[in-house]
Amino acid sequence: MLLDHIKQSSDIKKLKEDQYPELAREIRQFLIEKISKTGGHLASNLGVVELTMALHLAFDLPKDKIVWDVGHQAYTHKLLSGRKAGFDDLRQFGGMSGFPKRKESPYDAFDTGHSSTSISAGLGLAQAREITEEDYSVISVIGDGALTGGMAYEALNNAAQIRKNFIIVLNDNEMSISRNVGGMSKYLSSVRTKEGYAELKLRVERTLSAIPVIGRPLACGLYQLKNGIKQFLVPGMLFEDMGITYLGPVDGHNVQEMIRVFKEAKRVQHAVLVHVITKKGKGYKPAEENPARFHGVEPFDIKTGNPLKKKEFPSYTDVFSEKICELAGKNKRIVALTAAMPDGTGLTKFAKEFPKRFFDVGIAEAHEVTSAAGMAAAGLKPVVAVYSSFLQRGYDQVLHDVCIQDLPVLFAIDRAGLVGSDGETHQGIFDISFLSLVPGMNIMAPKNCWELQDMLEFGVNFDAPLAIRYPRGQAYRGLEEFRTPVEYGKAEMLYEESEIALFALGSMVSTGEHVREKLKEKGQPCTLVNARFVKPLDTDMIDRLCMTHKLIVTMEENVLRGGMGMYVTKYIHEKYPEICVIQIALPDAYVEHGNVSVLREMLGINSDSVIRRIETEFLNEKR
Ligand SMILES: Cc1ncc(C[n+]2csc(CCOP(=O)(O)OP(=O)(O)O)c2C)c(N)n1
Ligand SMILES: CC(=O)[C@@H](O)[C@H](O)COP(=O)(O)O
Ligand SMILES: [Mg+2]
Repeated sequence: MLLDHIKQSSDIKKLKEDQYPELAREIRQFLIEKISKTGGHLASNLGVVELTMALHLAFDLPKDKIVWDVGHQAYTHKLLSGRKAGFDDLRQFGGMSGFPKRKESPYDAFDTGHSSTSISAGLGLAQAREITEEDYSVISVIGDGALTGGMAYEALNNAAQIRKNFIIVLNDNEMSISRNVGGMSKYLSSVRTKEGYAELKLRVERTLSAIPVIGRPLACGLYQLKNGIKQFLVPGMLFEDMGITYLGPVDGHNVQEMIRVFKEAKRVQHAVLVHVITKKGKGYKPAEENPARFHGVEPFDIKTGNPLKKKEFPSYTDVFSEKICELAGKNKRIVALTAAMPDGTGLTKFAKEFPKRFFDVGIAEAHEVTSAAGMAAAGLKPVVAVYSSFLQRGYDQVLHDVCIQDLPVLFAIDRAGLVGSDGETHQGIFDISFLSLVPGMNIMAPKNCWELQDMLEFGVNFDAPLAIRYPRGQAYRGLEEFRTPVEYGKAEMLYEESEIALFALGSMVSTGEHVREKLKEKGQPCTLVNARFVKPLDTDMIDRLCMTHKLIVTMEENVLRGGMGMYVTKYIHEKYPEICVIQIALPDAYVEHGNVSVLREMLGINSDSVIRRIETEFLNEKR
């Protein structure tokens, strides 16, 4: 195996050119085998095998710095930089991350996870290089999907000013997670069909230079005339007009051709964009045929491409998907927006049933929120379906565009809580904190699948900003017998006892149920309340609990700071100083990748951890 001999980036340079196809084949086989066991981002990685090889061949890593946009496509980069063994525990707790991590390797120049940051970060590295007087190349690799994000345009605008080499590689596979959308995507497809300017220029220059005496001056003259000529010949004129040299389109599966263009790109003394065309999922038929499904996969059978585990019950996303369609069937004012995640957020069905009321805005959460605000201002009922961690991108828009105007936008916040194997960048553990301090925002979380349906029904009829947060994965199907109507600002009493009360939110209600059962087995009864609302808090319910209990335990899957527990504790401490409060929440830290149940245990929010704290901080004290 050629791959076995690659322990560091420079090792690939020892191969002969005719060995490149064999190495690419081995890498693909390796990735398919490993990801079929661990899960991970397969299709994007299969698409960039040759591109990554060409980068490692053309540049001097880790001295030169590559910034991978999103970072989900950096597996070949990890392989070529000595991290082959890490693929056995890819994205498992304590194992190798699925994204670039500076802490993991000197070959990872910048951490990513969220989209469209690579040009900004790369430009930062390039500008720092001038000040620190170092000598390295900076290469930002951005996908066509990531190029729909606002930050990328801010960075391109800024990059046009740099007077030193800065290379942007645009990896264009016509796909975001789903098919890419929007004007830039349309523009790129028109560019894709043209002959590469680099090729054309080289060919014309070579031909002219071969003519004795007049050839060279003619070639130079042509160079000076190039702007005029380019208007007709050059694809990528949009970038050229901005002041960014465009090279391409280049076949992203031809290593030698890419190396040649990268060498040319290195000579440009300002920003240069190399447009590389790749095929998402290349080399594995099921992924080529269905790149969206193989974008991020659970373990699967290599032969068929089918998942190893059958889905038993619907996820919260599925519940949202069905219910929002049912509601939209009854109310024509309901519109739905996604920032390039129709599958992930469950809006694919909505898009099919109500194509005119569905908006995929590209990877542009900030714009998603403000355009929803515009729709609300015009009398519609927009539903912004978004992952918790990606809503961080639209924070000012939530405050400035939605809440100040008190516009009735409904935020359906998926992946709220721990998400697992994507790690730090994707854990949805901050939304309660950042949303709760925005005046006018209302926040709810359902305890089970039926309550999500009821909350959505409540939400589409609610005339102010409202966020409903729910976690990744299977929707809880317990506590079916508790289905009291959703009332604004009101919690739901599930089991009423005395002394100890659990005040739990969303996913933590089922944990509370287990805590209650286990305490009961130990002879300690306890009350369980489904908080339902974080904002406004049901202070009547808290007053009621404080009358008859000595300990209130708040439970949520959000960081402690700014979370529900903090508001409840403040209320209780001011009004009932004699009542003990234990706050079960996540620490003031970033949570790494790993299986969710492992993380919950490690972070002290699973039922055993809650019981331990109740025993040590209350029951033992009492005894
Ligand atoms: C801010 C943000 N929103 C959404 C996502 C989810 N996401 C991850 S990859 C991706 C598609 C990226 O497409 P592209 O850059 O073209 O890369 P490809 O997968 O095609 O290689 C999306 C939407 C994200 N990571 N960050
Ligand atoms: C890289 C990225 O941001 C997405 O692909 C993300 O990993 C999707 O997560 P889900 O698997 O939870 O949809
Ligand atoms: Mg793409």
